[in-house]
Amino acid sequence: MWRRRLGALLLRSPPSSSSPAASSCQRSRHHLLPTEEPLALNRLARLFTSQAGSDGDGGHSQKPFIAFVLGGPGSGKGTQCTKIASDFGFVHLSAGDLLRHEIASGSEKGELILDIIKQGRIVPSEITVELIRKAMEMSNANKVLIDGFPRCEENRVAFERIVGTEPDIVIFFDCPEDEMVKRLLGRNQGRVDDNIETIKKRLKVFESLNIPVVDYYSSRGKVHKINATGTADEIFEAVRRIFSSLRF
Ligand SMILES: Nc1ncnc2c1ncn2[C@@H]1O[C@H](COP(=O)(O)OP(=O)(O)O)[C@@H](O)[C@H]1O
Ligand SMILES: Nc1ccn([C@@H]2O[C@H](COP(=O)(O)OP(=O)(O)O)[C@@H](O)[C@H]2O)c(=O)n1
Ligand SMILES: [Mg+2]
Repeated sequence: MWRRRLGALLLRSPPSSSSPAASSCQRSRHHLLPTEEPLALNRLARLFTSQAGSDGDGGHSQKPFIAFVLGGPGSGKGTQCTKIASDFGFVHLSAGDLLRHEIASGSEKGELILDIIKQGRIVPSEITVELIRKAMEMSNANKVLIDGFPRCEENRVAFERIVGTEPDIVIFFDCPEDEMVKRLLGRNQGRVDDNIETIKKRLKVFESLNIPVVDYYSSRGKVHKINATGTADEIFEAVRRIFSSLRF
């Protein structure tokens, strides 16, 4: 089963040591949190061991269908994911929501995440991937939307290494900057990063770090680019055409 392959991959992962203080995508080389990585490895090693030979555990024995949903801040990822989840039976996992949930838990890790989000920077990949991996595991879904991830090359590589798989498709919402800024300033959800100063930083991070990820998946023929201007319903018509043509 795919989780067994995942366990095997993890058991081959090399150990590492470096500081948790800096955000991985802003650094030039890969880094792993010294305490996080062995923890993740141990947990997954256990998973690997306990599930060997137990396909009848009620869980999905096949790799879930995974769609990464990308686009600049305010491009409408969350809005469209809600519609896709409801019409096509996907579980919607928002990387940003998982990180905000960790902040709300009051954990020490949450303090680090809050600091990075306030600056519009990218949280160390191992933290985000571990939250996504756990959420995927808990949902036990066979169709998953991963919204707002991967935000940078390191996110992408960490997902492939830790979860042990690649997305089946990548949806990219293409939206002009002025429209994204207008939407974010009107979002009104009390977010610490929806202010003009942080929005400018997020847009820069999007251009320099997230667009290369979209380009990477484009070169592998996985990207469906959608014009994200117009009403949410108009955009969803284009989204619907893509999802209706898929065979999950
Ligand atoms: N097509 C649209 N036209 C106008 N406003 C939109 C549209 N889609 C979403 N919004 C609004 O813009 C804001 C950002 O949308 P959201 O889905 O949270 O984007 P993202 O997850 O990409 O940041 C929200 O307030 C949302 O209600
Ligand atoms: N993969 C991710 C996703 C979000 N984040 C952080 O969380 C913030 C909010 O992400 P989000 O996806 O909720 O934001 P929107 O694009 O939906 O506005 C980002 O600006 C990053 O600081 C991250 O570090 N890594
Ligand atoms: Mg969002």
